Amino acid sequence: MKIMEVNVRKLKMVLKQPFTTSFGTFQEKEFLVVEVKDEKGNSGWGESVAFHSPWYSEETVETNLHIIRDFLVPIVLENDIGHPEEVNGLFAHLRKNNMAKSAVEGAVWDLYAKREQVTLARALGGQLEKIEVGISIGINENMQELIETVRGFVEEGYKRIKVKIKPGFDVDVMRELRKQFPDVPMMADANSAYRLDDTELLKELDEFGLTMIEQPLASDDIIDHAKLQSQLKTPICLDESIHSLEDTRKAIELGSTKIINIKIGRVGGLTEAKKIHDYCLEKNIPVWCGGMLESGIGRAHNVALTTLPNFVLPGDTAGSSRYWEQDIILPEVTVEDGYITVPEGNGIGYEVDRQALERYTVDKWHFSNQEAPVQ
Ligand SMILES: O=C(O)CCC(=O)C1=CC=C[C@@H](O)[C@@H]1C(=O)O
Ligand SMILES: [Mg+2]
Repeated sequence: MKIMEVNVRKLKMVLKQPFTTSFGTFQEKEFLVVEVKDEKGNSGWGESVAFHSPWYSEETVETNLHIIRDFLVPIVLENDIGHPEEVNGLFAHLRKNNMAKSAVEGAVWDLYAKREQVTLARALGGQLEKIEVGISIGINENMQELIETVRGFVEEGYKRIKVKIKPGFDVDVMRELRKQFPDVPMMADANSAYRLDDTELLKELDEFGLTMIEQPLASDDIIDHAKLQSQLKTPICLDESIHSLEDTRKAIELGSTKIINIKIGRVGGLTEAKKIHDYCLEKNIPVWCGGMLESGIGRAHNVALTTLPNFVLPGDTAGSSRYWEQDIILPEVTVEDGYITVPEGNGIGYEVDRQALERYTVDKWHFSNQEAPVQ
């Protein structure tokens, strides 16, 4: 597969409602979209999940732009790629920068699937024709509003409710939610807001039968998570601590986690995500697909990955309308009674709405074989 062109676009899309985590509140999302084109004019699409600021990880839109433009684009333009699984190896000498790598590698996977005339799901080895999904709700300190928000999503059929917690907004909130919704599968995402000293407090969450507590401790830790897990009945799920198959192996061996939230961008792309999935299947560790407030392109990649057999827990891939007045794909991702039907079209299976794409584009860069910057 010879990639003839790479187009990188910076988009800005306003979120339908602000998204609050223990780090802060977002009203709009700035992110990069990568398009790779072959000699036949096929386009493969990828999306970077890096945010404008380094609050989730050290990567940002601007660091991604630098790495993609100055390192990754020349590599994909200069190499004849037989299979997208080779891209990881081509990028291996470049340290970290997983979200930048994932945006380009994902576009190559989409292009490959289109050339092979298969869905991205099939190209990854997925079998499911529809996937179960949950919903992630940002922090809302108004308890009545939070209850109504949860009720709305439960009535829409979402298969699991994820609530964000932080010190001072945890046990009482989960007690009230469990009282209101005694049978709904529910989990708490702490985004590293706690310390090992909070063990006794976190043990109080055990009474609520949560499916998991996500990333309670430091974003680069697996040692203290192992100590905490030995004290908790509720399974710990790691998100920010896991960047690779190696991190996964070590965390499982240490007993730091019983569930893994796989985010394609965080682990460097679909190939590594698949390796983590396969390893967790072998070790009986269930996985689910996390979200990063993606547009429809990133959402489509999440849907395809979630068709793999060990994605046995509902992920955070909600419908487009949860986030966007108008998404950049046609049709938009929709959720019916907690399920997303896997698209049957080749590659990501959704068309990119080029008018909407251009409307949200605030900057763009074009690269082709003739113009690839010389290293
Ligand atoms: O995309 C979604 O709907 C889920 C987003 C979400 O829950 C998160 C995105 C990024 C960081 C966190 O706030 C949280 C997570 O950790 O999964
Ligand atoms: Mg998380």
